[in-house]
Amino acid sequence: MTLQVFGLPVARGVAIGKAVLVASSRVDVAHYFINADQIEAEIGRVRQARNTVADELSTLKREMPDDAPPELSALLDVHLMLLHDESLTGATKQWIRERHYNAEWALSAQLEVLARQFDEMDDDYLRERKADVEQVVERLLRALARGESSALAPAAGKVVEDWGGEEPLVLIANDIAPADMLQFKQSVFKGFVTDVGGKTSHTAIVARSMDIPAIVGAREASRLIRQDDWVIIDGDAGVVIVDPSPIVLEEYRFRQRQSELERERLARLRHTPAITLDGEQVELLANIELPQDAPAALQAGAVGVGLFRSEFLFMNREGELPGEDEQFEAYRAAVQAMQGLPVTIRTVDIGADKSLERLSLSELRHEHTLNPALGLRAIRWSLSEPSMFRMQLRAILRASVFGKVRLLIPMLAHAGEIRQTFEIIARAKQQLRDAGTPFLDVEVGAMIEVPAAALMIPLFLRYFDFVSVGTNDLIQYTLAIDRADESVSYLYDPWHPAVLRLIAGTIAEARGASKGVSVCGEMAGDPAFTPLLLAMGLRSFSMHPSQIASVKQRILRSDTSKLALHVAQTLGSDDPQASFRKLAGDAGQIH
Ligand SMILES: C=C(OP(=O)(O)O)C(=O)O
Repeated sequence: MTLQVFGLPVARGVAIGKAVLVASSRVDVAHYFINADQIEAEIGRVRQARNTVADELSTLKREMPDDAPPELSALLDVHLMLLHDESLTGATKQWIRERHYNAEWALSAQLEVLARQFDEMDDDYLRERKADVEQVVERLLRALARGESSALAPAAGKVVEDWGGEEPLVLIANDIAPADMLQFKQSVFKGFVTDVGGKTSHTAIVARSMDIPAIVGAREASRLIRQDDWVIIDGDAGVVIVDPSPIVLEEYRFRQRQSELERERLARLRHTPAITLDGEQVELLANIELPQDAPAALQAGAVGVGLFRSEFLFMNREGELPGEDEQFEAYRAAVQAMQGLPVTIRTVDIGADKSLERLSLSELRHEHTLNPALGLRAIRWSLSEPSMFRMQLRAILRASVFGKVRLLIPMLAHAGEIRQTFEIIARAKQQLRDAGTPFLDVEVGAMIEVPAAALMIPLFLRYFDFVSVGTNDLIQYTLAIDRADESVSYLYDPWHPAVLRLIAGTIAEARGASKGVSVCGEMAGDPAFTPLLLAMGLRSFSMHPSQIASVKQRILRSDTSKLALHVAQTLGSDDPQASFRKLAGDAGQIH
């Protein structure tokens, strides 16, 4: 029976494929496809792991002290029984044979299936046996990790691109942390859905950068959708259709072809300069997470990188944070890939939904806080770790010799933070000079993402060469809405008059002071906001490479001199969206 699940659309388009459920607790397990001639070896790994665990459990049982509670021994018997049950290891082997999953993935996929069956049981006792299966799987995964690794295993947790299968796959998960999302970047998945997350959560942002249809905040999706269900992901409407009828499927296949054609058409704009009807030149920059994203930025026609989220280099690491040389290599790679175009590197903006939890960072004072979005994050964290901060600054400055580097500081709000930041930059430069390491002078900019910064913009303009408006956080902090929390996502409103006034004020003041101003939050990549931002005087937009063409199309059809006439009235309205649509729409200025 067809079922529909609703969520928040975060990346446009239509994806049709078979569901692959990835348990959130298991996303750090390696997911990759094996070749047909690897199947027997992979099954051998499962067999080997099962033998190892059977030995472990038997030894535990044998060596159990006499005074141990009898339940313990009974529990070990249950675990041994589960271990040998066909529904666990037998079915795991089937995933390997039929779907070419690696052993770890196959095991976690089968755990998903079993956990669901247990959840649906009426009997409390049986329902509780789910924990036993989980424990056995945990042991098996540990045994697999200790045993011989697969010849095909890619670098930690990476998903290989080609699985040789015919059917397209879509990823369904309860939640995927932004860091884990990275491992799916180069993957086979044609679309994805998560139960949790807001439209501008970092998971959604990484998903958008993957340029595949995606929906977050779909609440029950991972419970309602089953492994191998056929699903349609409608990334425009935010709906997942499970087990669609042939007629619905046909309709969506048609829409899929249409959006592919549209995409091809837009791709032709790549070399067209972004100039409005009244001759205003607009700069379209790219947001990237890793140096590997730079070629896509060039390919999309970006004239530089407006935001390199350097914190993604700091995530997904089991050991230490990246050292100066490793960071330098990454920044240099991005700078060289951009072939002389500017690259704006933002210093680490960790915290909130971008945590470094996998590292043991207690010594870095990044512990759980009650309200992480308001805690020790971004520049606050950097200033609390001056040697780390200087190391990152040195690495960025060193990369300046290889192209045009700009430095961007996140989440400043206080004059004291600004002064401290410049002192540390000066110290990092001095250290490089003392060591005889070459670097060039770089422009330094501030993210305007805290309302206090937007309200105090003249102060920022005195210190900084340019400012970049981070609308994702600016909206979050202005409206007191956690951007990653789907339960309040209906209040996350970029059209709110308070938000628009802060943005308009920042743009106007920066232009008045002849300082560069851009917007690098998600609003910049949403064509629905392009006319209004142009009307406010914005001439520099930074967004995911995949969004550049549609924003450019809007720019080519806009007349800024006419649009600008509506700004005052729009900002004065208590419903700016309706107001601007009416004013500019009636005048035929929004296309
Ligand atoms: C660009 C922004 O930063 P991030 O999304 O990485 O927090 C923003 O807040 O708008």
